[in-house]
Amino acid sequence: MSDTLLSFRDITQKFGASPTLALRDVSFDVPEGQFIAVVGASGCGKTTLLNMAAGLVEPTSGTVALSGKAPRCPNYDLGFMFARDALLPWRSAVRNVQLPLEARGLPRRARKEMAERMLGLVGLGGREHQYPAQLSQGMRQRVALARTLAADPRLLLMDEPFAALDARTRLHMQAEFLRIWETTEGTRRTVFLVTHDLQEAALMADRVIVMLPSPGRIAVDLTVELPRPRADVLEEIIFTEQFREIQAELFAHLEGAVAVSGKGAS
Ligand SMILES: Nc1ncnc2c1ncn2[C@@H]1O[C@H](COP(=O)(O)OP(=O)(O)OP(=O)(O)O)[C@@H](O)[C@H]1O
Repeated sequence: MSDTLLSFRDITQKFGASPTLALRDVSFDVPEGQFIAVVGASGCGKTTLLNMAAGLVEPTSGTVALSGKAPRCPNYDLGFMFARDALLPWRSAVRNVQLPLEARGLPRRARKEMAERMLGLVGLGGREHQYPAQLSQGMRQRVALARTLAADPRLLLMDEPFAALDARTRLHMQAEFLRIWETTEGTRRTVFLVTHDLQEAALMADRVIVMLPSPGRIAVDLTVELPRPRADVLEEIIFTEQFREIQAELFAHLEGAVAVSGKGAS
């Protein structure tokens, strides 16, 4: 297996004066090039882990390491994608995609060419000069995806990136993302996906961690044994016996999470 890119060691996270134990004794390593998904009930600490990887939250105890060092912010090795597209409304699609390339100081012509190429890859060729308000939610999310991928980050942090889309568009976007990610030349970029959607986690990731809440901790860490590339067969995979079994196993742990938190609350 490749080298570890991101590592969480014995992480405990407390928030507030009468502390919420957001995470307790969480440890896992993410090898370079792996697509890892973290799923779990609301409040189990998924976003806190993501924020730690971005250097936005320092753990109360334990260590987080990115390429062997404490993550810092800002870090141009990181890319982000969230449920809301966060495009700048006053910039056209192509100029939104150029944003991270400007931050890196890429020359104007190279920026424009790269941005146009990425928009083509996400199926938005011909819409380069439209503004976010002229695009549908799904198209705006494609622009955000093009912008994230144009920066070619070493680690891609995704927090519910497709949650605001309808089921059909979501599946299209998942396939589109995988089509680009799976065909990356050389080592694939490392992806850390946080999602509530169990199907999304199992369909897209190499590995799924299910977390339990109160306190946030790992219930199961499962390797998804589905072959790649998957991009063109997502709709078929969903109906296979193998996929149903993977989902059932993950769901059993999520159910455990609900039972545990329900018990604690009563
Ligand atoms: N800055 C903060 N201050 C106080 N409490 C916080 C802070 N950030 C997170 N928490 C608490 O820590 C716990 C974990 O939050 P986190 O957002 O990581 O969970 P999550 O699994 O991502 O939830 P969701 O799926 O609902 O987004 C929650 O109880 C939350 O209220």
